[in-house]
Amino acid sequence: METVETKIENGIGWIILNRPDKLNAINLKMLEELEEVTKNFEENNDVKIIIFTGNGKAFSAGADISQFKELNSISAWNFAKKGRRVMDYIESVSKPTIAMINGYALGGGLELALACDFRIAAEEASLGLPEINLGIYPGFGGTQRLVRAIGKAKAMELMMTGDRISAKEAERIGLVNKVVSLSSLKEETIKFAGKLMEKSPIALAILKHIILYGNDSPLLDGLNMESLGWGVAFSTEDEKEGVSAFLEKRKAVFKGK
Ligand SMILES: CCCCC/C=C/C(=O)SCCNC(=O)CCNC(=O)[C@H](O)C(C)(C)COP(=O)(O)OP(=O)(O)OC[C@H]1O[C@@H](n2cnc3c(N)ncnc32)[C@H](O)[C@@H]1OP(=O)(O)O
Repeated sequence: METVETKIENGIGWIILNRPDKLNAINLKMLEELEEVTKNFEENNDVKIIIFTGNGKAFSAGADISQFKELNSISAWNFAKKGRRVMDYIESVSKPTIAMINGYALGGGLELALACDFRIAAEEASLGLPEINLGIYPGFGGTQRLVRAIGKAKAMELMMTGDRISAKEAERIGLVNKVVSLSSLKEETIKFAGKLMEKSPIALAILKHIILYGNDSPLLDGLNMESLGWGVAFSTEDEKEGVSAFLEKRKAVFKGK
């Protein structure tokens, strides 16, 4: 891989954006590699949780602006469609995903974080969607995901002013789940991942699907998906283990079966 680093440690699949000299700006190559490594991790049974982060002082400062020079309407449209497809795929991965935001999360970088299930940020991080300052606007799904994440008023403010906000402000408006010091960011993110790892991966996958797709469906469809998925959970060994463990007053050990 040219633009991302990966490693698997204790059930965590790490995807580390690796263009630190360009603040991990996302070029076409990085988009392709992100898709490939995420697919590999989704299919790898040793990976229970996927964490995205960046090398150096940024999570990612956004799409690579230097590539914009060559774009016309059609190639820009194709670039946006490709980026959107990758972000949609990352959002739909059946395993929990966390964006560990170690610094700047701007433009397409914040859009990548928005495609993850959880966002944990360092106090020093700075977040925003400054595309409007370039005469464009978010194109990796941010116009839709930000509104759903924090509501229309704040989302419009962030996208239409291009202002950057601190991690604390991002936590206040519900854009990030947790803010910690940079020195404890990795430890705290691993601790959070550990909580998820104790749960049934099948129940988490069904639940994630229902939350994501139910949320964008009419209420009745979402409620139907919930009941159907609830029934499916009862076909798993994990459900038997969870209920038995409670009744036997012990901690459940889920096997993902
Ligand atoms: C077609 C699909 C589009 C999808 C939709 C997404 C669009 C976008 O994401 S547009 C990009 C949005 N992001 C930005 O506008 C942020 C741009 N960067 C900055 O404003 C600053 O770099 C900074 C405030 C984040 C940090 O400033 P500073 O600490 O002074 O660092 P430098 O500016 O010197 O940056 C170091 C190095 O990195 C290069 N770089 C930074 N961001 C990008 C980027 N988004 N694309 C390409 N390159 C970037 C910067 O040019 C420097 O490189 P060198 O000059 O070669 O050292």
